[in-house]
Amino acid sequence: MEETTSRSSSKVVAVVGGGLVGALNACFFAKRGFQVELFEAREDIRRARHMKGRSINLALSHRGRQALQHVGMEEKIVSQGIPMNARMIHSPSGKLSSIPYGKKGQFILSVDRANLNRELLTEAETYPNMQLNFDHKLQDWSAETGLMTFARSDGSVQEIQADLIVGCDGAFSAIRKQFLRRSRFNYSQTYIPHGYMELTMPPVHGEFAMEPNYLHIWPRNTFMMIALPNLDKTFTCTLFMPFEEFEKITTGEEVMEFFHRYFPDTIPLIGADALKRDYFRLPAQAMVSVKCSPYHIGDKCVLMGDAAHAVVPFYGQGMNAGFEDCVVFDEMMEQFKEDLSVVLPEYTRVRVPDDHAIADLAMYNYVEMRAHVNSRWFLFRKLLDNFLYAIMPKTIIPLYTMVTFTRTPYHEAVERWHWQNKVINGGLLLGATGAALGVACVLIKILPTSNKLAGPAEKTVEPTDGGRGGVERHLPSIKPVEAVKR
Ligand SMILES: Cc1cc2nc3c(=O)[nH]c(=O)nc-3n(C[C@H](O)[C@H](O)[C@H](O)COP(=O)(O)OP(=O)(O)OC[C@H]3O[C@@H](n4cnc5c(N)ncnc54)[C@H](O)[C@@H]3O)c2cc1C
Ligand SMILES: COc1ccc2c(c1)CN(c1nc(C(=O)N(C)c3cc(Cl)c(F)cc3C(=O)O)c(Cl)s1)C2
Repeated sequence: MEETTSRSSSKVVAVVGGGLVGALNACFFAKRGFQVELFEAREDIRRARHMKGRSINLALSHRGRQALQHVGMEEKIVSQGIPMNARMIHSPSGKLSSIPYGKKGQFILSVDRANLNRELLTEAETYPNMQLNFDHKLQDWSAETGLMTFARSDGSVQEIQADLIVGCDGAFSAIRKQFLRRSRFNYSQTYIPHGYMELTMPPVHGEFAMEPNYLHIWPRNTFMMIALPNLDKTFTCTLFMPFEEFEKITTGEEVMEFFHRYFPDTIPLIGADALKRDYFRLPAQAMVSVKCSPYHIGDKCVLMGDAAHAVVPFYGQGMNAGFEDCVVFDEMMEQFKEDLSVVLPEYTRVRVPDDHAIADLAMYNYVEMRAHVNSRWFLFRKLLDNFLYAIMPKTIIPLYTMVTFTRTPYHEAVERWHWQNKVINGGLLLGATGAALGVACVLIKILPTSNKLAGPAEKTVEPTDGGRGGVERHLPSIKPVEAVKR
């Protein structure tokens, strides 16, 4: 447990939502000395056996690690994660190609969601100024009075007052409902046509079935699967596919046909029987993207995590962005001496552009991956990124590097990416032009030329290709033009 400061012990902060962001945020506020009341609709997951309906593991990267470091949790969480140094691309033929995430020592971590949530709740509980309230589902609250109404599973209702309400209650936030009733509150949500389903790849003879320190990817344009390793030597495979495709597969045989066609190398590793069984265990889950602004109401309430910005998972940044929300808010609390009337509007001003940028990036990557990313293209793009980064490390930084391995504000990373694309495209254009000119000069030198002025631009050149009709038959003959007599 960290030391708390004494400045804010009089004020009560209610954190609504005890998921990943709420549990971490409770630590941030408790560390500052606030009296923190965390309210979570579910039972204490440390007593529940299994959390259904969420991704089982997640990729933790720099932004999330920095947040954990602020509350002294980074080492513990990293020690319980599995480093993924590179992507392993699986081609349809089963060919494997690995692409490192960055320089040596640059890796992301596969962490177990439920374990991370448990560890954060346990850390929160170590603060003497912390109260965890499970089985408290927020029904309503007032922005004017700060009064919240919670329903309990026994049917009772509890009313609680707070000086600051922090909405960390996820993509379908009840706290955000009040925002929707207010003028000038912007809100958008998009469900994508793809769903996801998780399948487990068991160990083989007690060992990982595939190389463990990789994020395994099977990019198949419309379909994609990825696999992240777990400490129990299983892999959690996440299959992404349009719901209409999921719905077409209704029998075990159809599951096998599908996997034989798109992911043949995974069949012996997941197991045919397990595939046919697990495919029908849970329905495919939906993915929603939520953007809103402002994130605050007066000096009374602020939204963080998925409650403020749910993103599609195609950058592995949702939790990392939510964790970074906590750091940014805390840095502002320090900067403005916990004056909430200044911190809350400043938090909206700074954080909305960044969270909207990562939401757009994740959606862009989804569209990209779905449109034309197969294993060859994915390999080419990542190798090109890494090559350009290696030869011009200060000029060309891959977008995923800025997103995953730095705390470059997301919107600045996007701006730089656009600028870099202009440089690269400009460079490629210049290169192509130079190459064309070079070819032209060579052709001028080697092609036979007549001594009269150029005839019509087009001139059929006698076939030199043995009559195969090669392209050279219609090359325009480029003739030196006689200098104009003055
Ligand atoms: C398939 C998939 C893969 C993902 N992979 C990654 C990844 O690799 N890396 C990454 O960074 N992110 C990833 N994410 C995103 C990540 O899961 C979310 O961004 C993260 O869980 C958000 O945390 P949160 O605490 O804001 O919301 P949640 O995790 O949704 O927690 C909200 C909490 O609030 C509680 N709650 C809800 N309503 C109420 C109420 N009315 N009263 C009280 N409590 C309430 C809920 O019970 C829950 O505990 C992935 C998401 C998906 C779907
Ligand atoms: C548990 O469920 C999930 C679901 C999706 C993801 C994760 C965990 C973790 N994800 C990460 N994505 C990046 C990334 O930057 N990009 C561009 C990628 C984007 C996609 Cl879709 C991909 F397949 C590989 C990369 C890659 O580069 O490896 C990381 Cl870096 S980690 C996506």
